[in-house]
Amino acid sequence: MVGLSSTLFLSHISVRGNIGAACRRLFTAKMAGKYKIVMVRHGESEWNLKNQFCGWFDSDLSENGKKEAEAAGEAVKAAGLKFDVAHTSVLKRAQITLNTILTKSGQSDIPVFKTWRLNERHYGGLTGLNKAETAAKYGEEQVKIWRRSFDTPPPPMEPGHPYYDAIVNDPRYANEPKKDEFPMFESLKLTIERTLPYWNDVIIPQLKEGKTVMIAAHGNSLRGIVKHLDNMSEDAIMGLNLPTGIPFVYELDENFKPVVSMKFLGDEETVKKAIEAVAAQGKAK
Ligand SMILES: O=C(O)[C@@H](CO)OP(=O)(O)O
Repeated sequence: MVGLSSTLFLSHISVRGNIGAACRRLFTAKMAGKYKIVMVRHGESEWNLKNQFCGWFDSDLSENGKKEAEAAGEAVKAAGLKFDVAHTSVLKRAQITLNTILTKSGQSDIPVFKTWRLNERHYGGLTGLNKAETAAKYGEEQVKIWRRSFDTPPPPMEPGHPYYDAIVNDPRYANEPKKDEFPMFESLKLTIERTLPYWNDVIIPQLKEGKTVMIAAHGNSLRGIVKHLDNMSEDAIMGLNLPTGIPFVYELDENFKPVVSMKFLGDEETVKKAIEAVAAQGKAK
């Protein structure tokens, strides 16, 4: 497990480019957090492998993604992490990752909550398009804005889009989200607006009860939570890419401010390479 050593301190600077936050982490690392939460982005999906915008499409894990989920479970076990409760989205790539982690680490009997509020950000009209081909067509800069900007949304998913019916009429959404809050596209800002109420109303009360919480979700729903916890600027969040299948730990003080922030259960070089690979998915080739 990567510890909060001076080497990780350096990796935080290079990976996240947030020197102030990294200093705060270094100086507060010795304080034990009052609350502990572990998060993981699902293992690589079949659509990650094909480099397609996925969003609310319910892609399976790839063979590599299943292995990543198993390795994540081993890492959780090796770190001796025990959870009282877990949360995931209604999408199977996150649910299978969570089940694999809980089974591998011998804690498959804990309560699991599933919510659309932890779903991946809805990629609108981009859903199903190849990211490299989209970059070749619209330019890498535009694709970076669509993928990583705070408040520029992708184009909407119109009726007639190849995945419109599969998503809008999916029975898992029969009760929620309500018709008027069912997204046809989401920026990161909009994603945070539907994820944060769940964080505040469901997860924080469980932490207050003394529960250790696990969340298995998605690149952008987790970027929203991380932005909130680390109080990252709109610029800083543009530079944050989350690797698939590598759990990370937060410890929070009594005010829910991080005293340990994004401590990955993986060696530094592997984490760095995995993060760079995600960033590179938006290159034209
Ligand atoms: O396609 C998606 O839904 C997401 C995550 O896989 O991709 P990106 O990293 O481009 O936001």
